[in-house]
Amino acid sequence: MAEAAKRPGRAPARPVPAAPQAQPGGPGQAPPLWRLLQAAAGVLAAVKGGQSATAALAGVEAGLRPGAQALASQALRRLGRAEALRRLLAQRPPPPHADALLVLALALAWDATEAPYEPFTLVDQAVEAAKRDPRAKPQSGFVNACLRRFLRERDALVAATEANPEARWNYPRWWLERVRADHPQQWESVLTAGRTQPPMSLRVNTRRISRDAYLARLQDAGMAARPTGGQGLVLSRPCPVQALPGWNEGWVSVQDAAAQLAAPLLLGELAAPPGRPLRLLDACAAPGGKTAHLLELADAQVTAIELDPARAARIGDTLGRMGLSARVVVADAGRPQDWWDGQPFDGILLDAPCTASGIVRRHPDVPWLRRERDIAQLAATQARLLAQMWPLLAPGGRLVYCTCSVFRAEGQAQVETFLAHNKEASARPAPGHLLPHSGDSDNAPGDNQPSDHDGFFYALLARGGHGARPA
Ligand SMILES: C[S@@+](CC[C@H](N)C(=O)[O-])C[C@H]1O[C@@H](n2cnc3c(N)ncnc32)[C@H](O)[C@@H]1O
Repeated sequence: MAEAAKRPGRAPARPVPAAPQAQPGGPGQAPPLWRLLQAAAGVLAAVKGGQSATAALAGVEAGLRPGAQALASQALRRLGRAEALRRLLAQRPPPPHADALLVLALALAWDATEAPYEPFTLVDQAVEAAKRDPRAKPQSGFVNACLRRFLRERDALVAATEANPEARWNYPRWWLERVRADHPQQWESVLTAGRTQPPMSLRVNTRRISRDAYLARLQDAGMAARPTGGQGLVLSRPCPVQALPGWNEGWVSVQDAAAQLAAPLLLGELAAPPGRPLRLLDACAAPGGKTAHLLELADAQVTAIELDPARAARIGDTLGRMGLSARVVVADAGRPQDWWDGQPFDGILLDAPCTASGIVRRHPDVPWLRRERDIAQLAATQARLLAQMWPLLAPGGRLVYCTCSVFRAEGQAQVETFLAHNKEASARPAPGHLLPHSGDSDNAPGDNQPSDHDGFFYALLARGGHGARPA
């Protein structure tokens, strides 16, 4: 990086963790770092403006996207600290584009041990990025002054932010207080796990190949992996999906280990009635990961409902690659009069829309996009959907209610309220709040449970008492 620092404006972009080298300038030529910083700052500015990082990245030039994504993700995991530092350096923030570059550089450079580039290179290139962006150019001198002061006084400035919980934990204050209230024993590990880089987890389509056989294929391809849960594998290093053996043939899907618990939980207490396959409903189905898992494990007739037409199209893509089929309907699951034929379902999966507070490690923009009031609003939607799905369940049937949230209002509290008002519903054994966990098998939740997974909530509800339809 010393070479890069001598030539401001042309520092080659060294790939940051998990970011493939981008080469928009032609074969063998890496983009200059200032261009990646501009693109990543654009993502930060979009998130601050309320747009998801995924949507913002879709607008980034393809050759810059992997590097910009890696830098933006790393910065979002350090945004609380970076904003606290910026407040010390500039009482009034500069206009949004300059501010995004300033905050991005602080987020990436404040901890030299984790910085993807030498801090002085990041500062140098952030200033270059400001000079080359007409929207930030008028403030480039200001950005330069703030960042040079930051380099000179870094230790003192960082120490001055240490008492600020947002800087210390890198979450909005309401978020960390909510996690602490909901999980008084585990709140620190929940918050810490949310700031880690998640592994790439796979689900083997055991209709096509056994997990052991697939593991051997991976090893033949030089890819290390370890088993997780019933059908899962965790790759030691992420890779493009096209590099996975049998990807086009539908041997495998990408799915977090916690999400892989839904289908076995629903099917575990269900047996097909004599003379017909199981009738299953996946009430909130896109992009179809759990729909496919249900069909991989059971010979079932699955109805997949999805409100968003663009997302519904992805269910067809998912199932098509796996060679599976379901009845996919674009509709509001909560309006069964629009799509239900009146025949009760043996099993219902309600993977309800939620705050996504359990998948922060995969979507580090989520804490910065959400507002505290979203929890109550989403909990109301979940309660409505749960109440509307319940009458569609056959007596003796099972309903899995799940969310990828760590908040109790979207999990345990939701289900307790439902059970209190539905006397024919009873709770069956289920994981409950599965808190996010990164790393090895320490503190794994139990036998055959994943050890590195996102946060999820699972409840299994039986209609008409325990074991009405034993598997
Ligand atoms: C958590 S995601 C589902 C993920 C999916 N089960 C999977 O595993 O791939 C929730 C989905 O529910 C959809 N959704 C939200 N409200 C809905 C409604 N009233 N009816 C049907 N789908 C809805 C959202 O568009 C979103 O795609």
